[in-house]
Amino acid sequence: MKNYTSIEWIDANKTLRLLDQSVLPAKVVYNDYTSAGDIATAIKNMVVRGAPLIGVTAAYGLVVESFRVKAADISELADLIEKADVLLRATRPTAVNLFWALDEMKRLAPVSKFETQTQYKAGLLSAAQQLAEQDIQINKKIAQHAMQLMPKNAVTFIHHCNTGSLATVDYGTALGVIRMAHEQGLATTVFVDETRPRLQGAKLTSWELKQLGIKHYLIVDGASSSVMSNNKVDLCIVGCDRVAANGDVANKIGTCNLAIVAKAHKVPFFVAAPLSTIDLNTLCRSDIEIEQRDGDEVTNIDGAQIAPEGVLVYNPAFDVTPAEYISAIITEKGIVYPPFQENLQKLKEA
Ligand SMILES: CSC[C@H]1O[C@H](OP(=O)(O)O)[C@H](O)[C@@H]1O
Repeated sequence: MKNYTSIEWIDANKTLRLLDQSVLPAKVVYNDYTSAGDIATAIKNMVVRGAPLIGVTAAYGLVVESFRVKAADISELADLIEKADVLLRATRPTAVNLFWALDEMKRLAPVSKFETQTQYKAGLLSAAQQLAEQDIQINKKIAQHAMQLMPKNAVTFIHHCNTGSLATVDYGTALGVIRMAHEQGLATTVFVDETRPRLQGAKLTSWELKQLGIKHYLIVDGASSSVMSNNKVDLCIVGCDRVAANGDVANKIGTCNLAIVAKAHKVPFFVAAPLSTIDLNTLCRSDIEIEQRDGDEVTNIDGAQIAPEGVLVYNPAFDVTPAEYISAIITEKGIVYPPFQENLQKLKEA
């Protein structure tokens, strides 16, 4: 049974409680945050991670900051919130949800709507709470639409990285699809890519699936072709951090490898994507900034060095899967099939 929450607003203390994902599954630790700066550090260090979740977390970062600072008037408070906005935007470049959520906070709670600091703070809180609740409903709609893609009685997935309640406010995107298949009675099996180097699959997805009681096998990322050769895999499903206007998809490093292998084995490859992750201003893969992370993520596992001292490391945190390898993109408004350029435009305008 799922008994954890990735994010929670503690109104009594005007603090944000976050589950520390960097110590799972060994320890379940919740930390309370009182400043945008500490929340920015938590996002950058992947204490909290997952495209939709970092967006909502950043939104709450503005809220905790508004209650922390001491401003002479609403204008000074607005300036301090703007500084927090800039700080939060600088944490991670690839997931468009981070920028979308902070833009939504400006749209939903512009300082011009309020006369007093108290009203502005309440407006920011209400906006963040709205984004959080919306995220859960969006995830369930994605999963509902995905059910039409499922085989009748049993389904076997390959999944990459983590896209569950630990990557969202709750329910998950791709993992929400898997969860709903299980909840609707399909015999559900998941091959879980461990997802080097941060091991979100091994540490987080396996933990979530165990809580949900869903049968799964942990595999190394390089095993996906062997799994597809020797098992009936019905579909691959992943989340995303940014979908370009032409359907190219940025997601955790290794996703493109899986998509290419899936195509070679004629296994359908689906992307679960909230509309907030689809960015029509990003035209194609070359427009997506890929986050480069520290080499020690590759040379060390939980502090144990596994590579020679001083080895050169190339550690992009994401890759971009060209649209040609994607069977369909599942959104809360429905399933988008190729041609993605045309059909994503129609969906966003609908
Ligand atoms: C719900 S999709 C989450 C998305 O974010 C992950 O990246 P990270 O763990 O670095 O935040 C991964 O790309 C997932 O697919």
